[in-house]
Amino acid sequence: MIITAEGLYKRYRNVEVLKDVSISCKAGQIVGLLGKNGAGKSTLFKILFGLIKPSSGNVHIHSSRKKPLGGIIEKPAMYEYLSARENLRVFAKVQKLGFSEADIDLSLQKVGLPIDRKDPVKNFSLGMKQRLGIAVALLNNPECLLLDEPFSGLDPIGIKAIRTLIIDLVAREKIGVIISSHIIDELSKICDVLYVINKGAIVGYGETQTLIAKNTALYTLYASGIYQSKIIKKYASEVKKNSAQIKISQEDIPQILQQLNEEGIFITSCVPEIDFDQLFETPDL
Ligand SMILES: Nc1ncnc2c1ncn2[C@@H]1O[C@H](COP(=O)(O)OP(=O)(O)OP(=O)(O)O)[C@@H](O)[C@H]1O
Repeated sequence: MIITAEGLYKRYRNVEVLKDVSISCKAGQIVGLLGKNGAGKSTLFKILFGLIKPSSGNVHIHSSRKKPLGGIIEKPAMYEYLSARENLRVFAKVQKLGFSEADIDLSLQKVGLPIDRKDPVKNFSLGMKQRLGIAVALLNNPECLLLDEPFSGLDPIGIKAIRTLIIDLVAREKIGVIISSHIIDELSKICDVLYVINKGAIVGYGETQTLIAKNTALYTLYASGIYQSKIIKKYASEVKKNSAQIKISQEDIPQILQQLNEEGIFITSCVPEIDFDQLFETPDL
């Protein structure tokens, strides 16, 4: 493990915003922290970074690197009137990193930003600003990146691009990443494991697909003419011409797909409908 937090509590004027939170991340792992607005995600990140102290509990860092953690909390902070290169120069200088222009080229290339753009960052798209934020976070060569809502405000193509960047970075740099979000779709496509935080407490944890399967009882199947199927009527709660919502467990899916195939109905997609009340309320640990 690079970072392990155990039994964290945080109180603000007698209000407990974190309750017995434990979380860890190892090299090569992408960890998701899923929680609604106000669940305590940013507070947890600030504690992991050492920006605020927990009321009780401990954070252990196991890394040989000089600055083991890097990241973005809330929004990437940068100088809007400077170019990407100038921003990196300033942040490297403040941290006394002695970066050459070639090092800055490398930092820009690492996150897929052009090395020749000279205009101010205020002209950048949100996705480019996120990339620059990640480049700043990587300056110290950290072993673990903490990214607070890195997909916030991005369109689906921007989300996919940042997702690809994070996956590439983990593979190339052998780092661990903890990502927070309130949207499960954003995390499910990228995270190896998920922690679910609700009202300051971890209410669920597991390998991402297992956790999703555990909290899914309904699936929507799409196929041309599915309403004609005999087998689907046994399970369906809602059938339309080309889609059917069925109540089954994940293990039964292959058998139903095979039966539909035998009926000459070919499924084009199978979408799990997560039970969010269950996901956020049921202790899964
Ligand atoms: N300095 C503070 N003083 C008092 N209460 C605070 C303070 N910082 C955070 N809180 C409260 O702690 C709770 C958790 O806030 P936090 O920002 O960690 O949640 P979050 O999950 O990051 O939410 P969001 O997704 O909206 O950013 C909220 O109820 C918030 O109002």
